Amino acid sequence: MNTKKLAAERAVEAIEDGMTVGLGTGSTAYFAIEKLGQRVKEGLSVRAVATSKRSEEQAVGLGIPIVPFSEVGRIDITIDGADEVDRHLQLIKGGGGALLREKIVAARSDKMFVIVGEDKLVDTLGAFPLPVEIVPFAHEWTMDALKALHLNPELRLAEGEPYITDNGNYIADCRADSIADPASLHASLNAIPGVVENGLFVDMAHTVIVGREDGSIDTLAR
Ligand SMILES: O=C[C@H](O)[C@H](O)[C@H](O)COP(=O)(O)O
Repeated sequence: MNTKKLAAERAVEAIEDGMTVGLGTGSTAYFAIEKLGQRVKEGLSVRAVATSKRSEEQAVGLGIPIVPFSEVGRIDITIDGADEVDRHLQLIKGGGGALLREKIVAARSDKMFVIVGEDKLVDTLGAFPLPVEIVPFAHEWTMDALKALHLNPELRLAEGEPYITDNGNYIADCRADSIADPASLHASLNAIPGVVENGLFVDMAHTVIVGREDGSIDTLAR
């Protein structure tokens, strides 16, 4: 069962004519963009902003109108994946490196719909390494500051070189094991000079749509 596709296609049912839509990034958001493209071909009228270059390219290829950020007041619904979701609908995101743009878009959205397969549900966040976007300048010092928080940061690499985000930054993947207080860790991380943003999405998800192996779909809402 493709649990990602199941959740993604259910989320797209919430998109209505005339809406402004935020397009997430990743293998689950991919299915949502495909489905939205299909609905646009069938006559749905929407405009969209994207959280990554690859999602924008996918949307453009499907004929989904992408509009400049300057023309968008509020986004009605953003649909995006996640790497972990806890029972309070707090999230870890950024496994695909898009966390900064995703957070900017989510913050501007009336509703953030998170789409996941059931394997992403956890009791406590932290088994998935927490991505932290850092500036390249003096990144060794930023890594030291992350180590001081006992986060065991590892610089993300791509073909042996630092992975570069769409924003020209690096990613430090941090192993916290168990994040008891996501809001507190979020504040500590973003207080470090050199940290641009981190992958904890605290109180941002409005609805989480979960695709299950048995073909059922659960909707969790705050
Ligand atoms: O940077 C990537 C995003 O936060 C993704 O939404 C997240 O990593 C989940 O990706 P996927 O749907 O591929 O598991």
